[in-house]
This record gives sequence, structure tokens and C-alpha cells, in this order.
Amino acid sequence: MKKPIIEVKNYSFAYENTDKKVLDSVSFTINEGDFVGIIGRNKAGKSTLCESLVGLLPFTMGGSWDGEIVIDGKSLNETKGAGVTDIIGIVFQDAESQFTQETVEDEIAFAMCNFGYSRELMRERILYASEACGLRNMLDRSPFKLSGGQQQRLAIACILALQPKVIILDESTSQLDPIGRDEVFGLITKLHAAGSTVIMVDHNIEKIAEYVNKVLVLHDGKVIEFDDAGKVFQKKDKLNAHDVRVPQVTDAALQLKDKLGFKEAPITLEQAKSVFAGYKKEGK
Ligand SMILES: Nc1ncnc2c1ncn2[C@@H]1O[C@H](COP(=O)(O)OP(=O)(O)OP(=O)(O)O)[C@@H](O)[C@H]1O
Repeated sequence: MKKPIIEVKNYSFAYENTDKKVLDSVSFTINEGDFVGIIGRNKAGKSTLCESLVGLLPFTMGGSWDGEIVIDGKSLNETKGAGVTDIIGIVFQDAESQFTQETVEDEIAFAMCNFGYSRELMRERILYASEACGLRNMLDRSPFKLSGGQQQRLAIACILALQPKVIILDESTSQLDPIGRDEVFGLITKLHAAGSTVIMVDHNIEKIAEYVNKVLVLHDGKVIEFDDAGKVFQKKDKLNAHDVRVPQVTDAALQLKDKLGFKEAPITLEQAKSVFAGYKKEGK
């Protein structure tokens, strides 16, 4: 049986000086090895949820909360948000603004220095993270002179050097061109295949449908759906009512569902190709 790595139990959160619950009685469990996409309209609370999962909210940045978040068996309420950097790490949208060092190598080393890693361990992890993220031949380059996709891969390498079990990407592909976006999705797919648990916030529904296995839909701070991606995207009417669209291929297939009689609409082009190829062969 899969082991729970993130347990969110009836968690509510309000920013300082407000009593509006930006997250309202949120409960869900993510297991080791899951690849979860978090979707929802603007201001649904997605970033607030991600920052809560790493303990930044409320413990570093303030705010009031209720309920509990447990990361790999550690309650953030008990650790006051600390002690989970080797379990869970977050990559934000604007990688460049977080860089402070003159070279890629120093940037990857930076967090490890702060955590007091030995020189040998740092060297080992720099090689591991730069290799995994395709930056091994760029260690002496300036982080500020990399392309958008390379900068996001560097931001991921900085997190990866700490070898967390869970990586969260909060809209980290939204400012990238299609090539940069594919670079990041390609890297994340590799990390997931190697055993990492991945949580990804992204407005690109097609990419989410293509890559993740579970989808969590947030709306006004509440979890509307949390299930296998294939199941969630069948619920077009419910998602549309919460300002979330389904993949275009699913939308089109749902319109043909009754006529063609398939049980579940495909959510990716690849799936659609095999569903519709079957119909062609059978001459239906
Ligand atoms: N530092 C803050 N102080 C007060 N309110 C905040 C703060 N940050 C976010 N909010 C509010 O919390 C709500 C949820 O914001 P959040 O950024 O978590 O949503 P989101 O789903 O990530 O949105 P988007 O898709 O637009 O990035 C919004 O109403 C936002 O205005």
C-alpha cells in the first residue's frame, strides 16, 4: 500500500489582518509517488495552499489557521513549520528574482551552505542536481544569463540538491515559451519516474492532463474535486460551474460520448488517438 506523505486535515487559513478564510476546511492526502496537479480559477487559494504545505504559511509569513498539516509523519503545528526542508521543497513562478549568486554552481550550493552541509556533500549534490537538471556544463555561467527554461531548471536543481521527497512547482512554467515549458515538464517527468512526489500548480489544463495522475480542484478555498485525472475531467459541467475548463480533446469527445458509446472520454491527444483509431478499424 502507498504511504501518505502529505496529510491535510481540516485546514483553514486567513492572511494577517483579515478574517476571510482563503483556505476553508481543506482535507486531502497525497501518497508517496503521486503526481498531483492543482487547478482552479485565479485567487482560488492555490499558492496559499502550496506555501502552507512547506510551512511558510502561517509559521514564517504569518496569518491565522485551524486544523493540521502533516508532512511525512511530522505535524507542522508541532515543528512550527520547520524541519521539513529535506522532505518538501517549492519552486516559485519567478525563478530569476530568487537568484542571488554569480554562478549556477554557487546558486545550487547556496541553500546547502545555509543548512551547514559539508564541502564534500555539497560537491556531490551539486553534481547530482546539475546532472539531473541538464545544467552540468553550465556550472560557471551566470544564473541571470540563462534562458527562461534553464532558469526554472536551475530553480529546480537548487531544491533537488536538498533531495526532498516532494517537489512543489507553483506556476513555474507560466512565464516560459513552449520550448522552456517542455523542458520543465520533461525534467519533472523524469524526477517523478525516479520516485519523487510532485505537486504542480498550472493553468495549462492540457499539460496537467498529459502529465499528472491526480487532480485537485480548488475553488474559493475549498476542495471541489480530488481524484484520478481521468475521472475529474469527465465532470465537465461541474468544473465549468467553478470556472475550470476540461482539456479541449475531452470537451470534444464528451460531445460524441453518447453517439459513439465509449465509457470515459480521453483526456489527452494520445488517448484520443487510440480511442478513435478503434472506431475507424471497426468501421463504426
Ligand atoms: N499576502 C497576502 N495578504 C492578503 N491576502 C492575500 C495575500 N496573498 C494572497 N492573498 C489573497 O488570498 C486569495 C488567494 O490567493 P492565492 O494567490 O493563494 O490564489 P491562487 O489560486 O494561487 O491565484 P492565482 O491563480 O491568481 O495565482 C486571494 O484573494 C488573494 O488576494
